[in-house]
Amino acid sequence: MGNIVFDDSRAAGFVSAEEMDNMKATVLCAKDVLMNKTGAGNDFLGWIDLPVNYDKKEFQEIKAAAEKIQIDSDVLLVVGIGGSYLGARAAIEFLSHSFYNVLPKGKRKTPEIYFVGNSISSKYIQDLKDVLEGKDFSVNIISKSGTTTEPAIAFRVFKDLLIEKYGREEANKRIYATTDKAKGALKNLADQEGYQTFVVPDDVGGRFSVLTAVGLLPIAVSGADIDKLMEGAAAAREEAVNAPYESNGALRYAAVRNILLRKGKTVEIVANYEPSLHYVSEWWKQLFGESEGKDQRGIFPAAVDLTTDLHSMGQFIQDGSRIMFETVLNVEESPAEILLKEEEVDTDGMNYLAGKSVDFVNKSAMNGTILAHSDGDVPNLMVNIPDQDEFSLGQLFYFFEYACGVSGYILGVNPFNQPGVESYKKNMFALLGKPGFEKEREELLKRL
Ligand SMILES: O=P(O)(O)OC[C@H]1O[C@H](O)[C@H](O)[C@@H](O)[C@@H]1O
Repeated sequence: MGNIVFDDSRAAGFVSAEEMDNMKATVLCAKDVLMNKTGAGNDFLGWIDLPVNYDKKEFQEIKAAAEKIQIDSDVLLVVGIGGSYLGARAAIEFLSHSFYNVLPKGKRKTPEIYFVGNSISSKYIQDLKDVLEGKDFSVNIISKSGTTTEPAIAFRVFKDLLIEKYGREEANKRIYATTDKAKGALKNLADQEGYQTFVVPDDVGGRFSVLTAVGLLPIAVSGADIDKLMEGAAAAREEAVNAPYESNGALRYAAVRNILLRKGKTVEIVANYEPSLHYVSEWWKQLFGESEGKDQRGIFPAAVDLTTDLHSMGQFIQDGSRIMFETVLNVEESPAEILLKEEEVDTDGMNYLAGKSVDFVNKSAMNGTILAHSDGDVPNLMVNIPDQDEFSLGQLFYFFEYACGVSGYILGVNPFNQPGVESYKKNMFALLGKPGFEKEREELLKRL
């Protein structure tokens, strides 16, 4: 089990060793603010110690619930949005078979897993109902507030479907609610109906909650090893909290991205070369976007899947406005080896690759791209991920969370709130005619 390694050496042409040294005092100060809990948003720092100080009893209950779902369900529906969605999806897609849900029975021993409540699409909901026909299913509704529109709507639909199929009593045994420990609409409903509940701790915000029941229950249902995930996170915590600046990946990442921002690099593109990292990038986008994008500041977090997007976005990255830097997620050891064969007639001109592995081609594309983008004035950072497994992913989650907390404090914002997301909700509630929004509704209708 190796450690993930942050490598800023390829950005040397853009950020000098001296600049990194000069940033040290600022970074250590931001780290102190985080660790001493003296900064803005300091009531949301429960994630810092989670990997070494989590509720062991609940952890066992998560495993037991996951086993029950594995036994009595062909399908698990995971209902949630934002931080109550992306971590679980990121982990399941990174750790599972690329075609997990459509593997024939026998090849996959755990339930199909579908995510819903992350949009307001009628078609998506309808199509998912079709998938459930004739299948036993359970629902994990995840919402810290318990009042978010998207998951609440989807939950209504699938709760009804469960009741229709199993009757109320059995349906209630197939609903698992992950929410606030004491308050909120979902907690009240869960208590009333007797759903098994899991806790989103008060001091852990949604986008930092993947290592709580929010992420752990769905991840455990997929068959992934949640102990290893926590162990990985604990290893990353050890480095982040204790390693000196010079060899502390999370601190150096926080430093270098703030230096680059001050040089006008206002966009960070996370680039992966494995499709199964797509949702890790989506999770990362929420983590940094909601944490840093406020007070008219921040780096815009973007993501590309490569080599796919080299054939679409590649042109812009190489040659468009020079506003970006790139952070490459590099899975060092592919879990699969496919060797290319020689063909009798070399029609496509690929025979020169005979005997080479597909991963060698992928890595060559990656290394070539890093050099090309650097030559095109796009500073490149790298996160090397030794294996595509739970231990590495736990490290990766924690590495980014810690770097995000430090980076947000360097930027001078509160990294742990998200006041901006309320504006669209207010308008949507007014247009929907929600009681209490009458005045706003009148104003808005005039503008439409
Ligand atoms: O878990 P919930 O309360 O349903 O919230 C789900 C998500 O929606 C909100 O609008 C926030 O922007 C996110 O930070 C949050 O993760």
